[in-house]
Amino acid sequence: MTKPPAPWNAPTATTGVNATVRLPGSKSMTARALVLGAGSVGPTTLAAPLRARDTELMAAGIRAMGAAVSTVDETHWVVRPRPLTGPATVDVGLAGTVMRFLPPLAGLATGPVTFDGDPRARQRPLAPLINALRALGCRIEASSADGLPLVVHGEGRVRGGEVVIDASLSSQLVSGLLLAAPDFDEGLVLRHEGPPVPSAPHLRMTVQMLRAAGAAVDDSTPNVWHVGPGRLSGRGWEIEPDLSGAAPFLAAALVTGGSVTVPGWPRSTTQAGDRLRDVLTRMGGACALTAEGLTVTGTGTIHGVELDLRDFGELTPAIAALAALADSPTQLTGISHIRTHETDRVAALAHELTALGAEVSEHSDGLSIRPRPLTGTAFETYDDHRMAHAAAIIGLRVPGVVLSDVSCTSKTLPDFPALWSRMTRES
Ligand SMILES: O=C(O)C1=C[C@@H](OP(=O)(O)O)[C@@H](O)[C@H](O)C1
Ligand SMILES: C=C(OP(=O)(O)O)C(=O)O
Repeated sequence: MTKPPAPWNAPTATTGVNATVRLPGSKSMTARALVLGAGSVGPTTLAAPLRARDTELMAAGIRAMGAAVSTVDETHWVVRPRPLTGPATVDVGLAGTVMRFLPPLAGLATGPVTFDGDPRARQRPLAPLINALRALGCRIEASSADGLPLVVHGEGRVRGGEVVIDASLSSQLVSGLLLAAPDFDEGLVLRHEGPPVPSAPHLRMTVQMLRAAGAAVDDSTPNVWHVGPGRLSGRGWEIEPDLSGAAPFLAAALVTGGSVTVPGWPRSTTQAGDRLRDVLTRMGGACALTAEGLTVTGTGTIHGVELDLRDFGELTPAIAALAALADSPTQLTGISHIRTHETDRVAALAHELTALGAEVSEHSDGLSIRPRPLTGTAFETYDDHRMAHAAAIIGLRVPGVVLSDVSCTSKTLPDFPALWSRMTRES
């Protein structure tokens, strides 16, 4: 599904925003709950799931392989597992979660399952996962580049056992294998060898949700995950609000010297977005976690920071946008892997922030951002929801920021433009 581009004039805030923004469920938790549900005995329910392009594609993918997934009720999805079968076709769109979490599940199906997605999805790393699945006993036909499109010829079972992977380009390569591993005959001993695996909180989420569904997981040795074979049980999941999706809204409090509350912010979570509390405090905001949720209050003055973002790379575009509006320079490191996200985010941010007037140096694994007076101009969003968020953040203070396309935000938030405009109008 390719939508025509929807250019969008980012609204400017004339006063401090003062808003409560209720966000839908976590993309990462919704994706995992769907995949675990398809591999469990008995039904699984998801309360307050995320209904957005990535999670709709995940639901459609496991449905195509035979599971019954009801998404009719917005607030309550139900997965009823059935034997997984091909032939089936899965559209991964541009979702890293779908392209890395479903091929291992397809290995357990009987029959061929074909995977393909948006043009950019064909460029996102998949070879380490394909090679690991082959070593574990799956037959996979892939294009010469060992990425999408590919066909997994499932034989109803996967031997499993020990395998080594280089997951330095994406934690999802590990998560995908772990989520299907309880159904492998011998379970899985997965060892990472290579530069550090990014996104540690996402791996903790995978392990925590697997255990909650009944899996025996040992992650006590760094870079080694052991999943015992055994049946998982369907269960109810309360999906937390998407804390990474909260980034642009909370950033708005800092940019405008206002106050934004996100209700339902969990006291304890594995979501990477929880790191926002520390980051936004260091950048000049005040964060209060109360029974009402998380409230971030800004003064309108933003401070530059030095941050290693390896564990929470998906927050980079919002943080870089704030950095361009700060009163001192920022150094962001640890993010070479985000060059393989929806777009090369390091290059894209360097290009777009420079076009607005910031002084930006691009490094292999990060960005140096020296704030300068900015002037509104066209902002390319590169089909990347979080690039669109970055543009919207800057547009609050800089008139004339025009996004090339805002429809890409539907990847993780169906009505971003409406929520954003309402936030600026509420003030
Ligand atoms: O497992 C997940 O749900 C995710 C893991 C991370 O991927 P990478 O490790 O590829 O950055 C993150 O950036 C992505 O948005 C979601
Ligand atoms: C990197 C991201 O997504 P994906 O799950 O497609 O990797 C993201 O949402 O920032």
